[in-house]
Amino acid sequence: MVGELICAMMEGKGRGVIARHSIAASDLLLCARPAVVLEGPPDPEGAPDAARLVPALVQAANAQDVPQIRAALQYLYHGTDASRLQLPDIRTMMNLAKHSSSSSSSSSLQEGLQDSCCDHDHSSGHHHHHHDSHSHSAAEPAAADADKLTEQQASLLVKYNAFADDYEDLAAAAVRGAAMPHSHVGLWPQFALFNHSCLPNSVHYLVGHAMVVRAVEDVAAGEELTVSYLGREEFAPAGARQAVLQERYGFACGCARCQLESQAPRQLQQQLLDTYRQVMQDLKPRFLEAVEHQDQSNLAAVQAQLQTLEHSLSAALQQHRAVLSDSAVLVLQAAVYDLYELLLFCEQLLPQGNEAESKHAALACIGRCLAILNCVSKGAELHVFLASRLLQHAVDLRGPDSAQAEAAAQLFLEAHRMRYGSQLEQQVQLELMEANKQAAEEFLM
Ligand SMILES: C[S@@+](CC[C@H](N)C(=O)[O-])C[C@H]1O[C@@H](n2cnc3c(N)ncnc32)[C@H](O)[C@@H]1O
Repeated sequence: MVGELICAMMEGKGRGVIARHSIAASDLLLCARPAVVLEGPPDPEGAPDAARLVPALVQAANAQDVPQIRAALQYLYHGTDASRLQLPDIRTMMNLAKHSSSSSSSSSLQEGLQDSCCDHDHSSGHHHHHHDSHSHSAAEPAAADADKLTEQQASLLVKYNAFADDYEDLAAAAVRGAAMPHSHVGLWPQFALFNHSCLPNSVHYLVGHAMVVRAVEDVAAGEELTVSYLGREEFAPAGARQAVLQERYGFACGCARCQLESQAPRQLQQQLLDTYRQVMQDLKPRFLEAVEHQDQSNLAAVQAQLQTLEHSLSAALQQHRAVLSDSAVLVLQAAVYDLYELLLFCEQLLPQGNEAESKHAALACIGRCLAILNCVSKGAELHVFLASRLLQHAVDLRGPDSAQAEAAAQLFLEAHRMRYGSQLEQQVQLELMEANKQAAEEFLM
């Protein structure tokens, strides 16, 4: 870990990571290499099954020649290892790129685990969310075999701690000249200590096989650092998010965003849920089908229904404006982000009115999506992509020297800074921004 993070017991959550000193938004928190990682084809459907990690993990944990991994996994499982957990300290993105392996099969952490500057509170450490009859305290005699990670323990570790992603950071991959954006599943023992929030104050992503975690908010000393365990499901109402988290990780989320939603007027909560269901179960599939068949009239019908839903939600939000802050409105809108995103895609595919009018409308749609992401998903790839798209549209519509283009450029820089920090060399920064612009064109509709 980079900087001074403390691992401590968090009420009702097991262990978690807290800031020893205050941390500024965009500060690097962690650059960690995996205990085990498997790569799959870039196709999201093709991501390797997490179950395949179990034998790899057992092997890595029990290998005599890599005591660091063994210690890290023992710590993660039992939380009782009295020795200091060895943590990586790889300070820059560029170092990382050089260190990261591009091999296509499983890779173990063989080197580079030094320079710990993370102080773990072992006195209160214990394994958290599962029951294990084999667990033993550090005080027990450590017979060599008792230390071994069993298949059963490894599968619990994988269930609650594995991380999978469709691909590594696309722009970073392009800048370091990586051939293809593979999908990944792996276990990063230090990253696995971070708890979840639906309104996280940190963002995480892969550069090669390295897990990068960066703060996206200012964090006071003693405050917990959180990441989002949700992918696209983060854009759902609280109940739907909680069901996923309960099912996958076995906990009931009570984060600030979940609380805010549960305190919103009942009627509004219900409307968000109904809107979410209609968009996800009916309108989104119909939208995708219309796009696939280039069926303009069905696309127009979907667009009209999306607009009706949007108008009525916006009227409801307006009605409760007195009790909702600006950011509360954005947090609530995040529950139906797909509605706003589909409206944006429709606007781009089916421009209404003359060219200037439709460009205006598209610009407004992007601005609305971006405001939501800037509130709940700071520093996420989608945030950077949309900011890049906004800049492109603003330049296109108003000219490169316009106040709008200037404002959009600031938003893009800010999103970029949240994801990659403010200490990049200028050349790298420019290359990353350009790569993100291109990736945005490819990956955003
Ligand atoms: C990757 S681990 C995080 C570290 C974990 N707390 C520990 O002590 O090892 C994931 C597990 O942490 C717990 N957890 C994470 N976020 C939580 C939250 N917001 N509320 C309650 N429990 C949480 C759940 O038990 C979950 O299965």
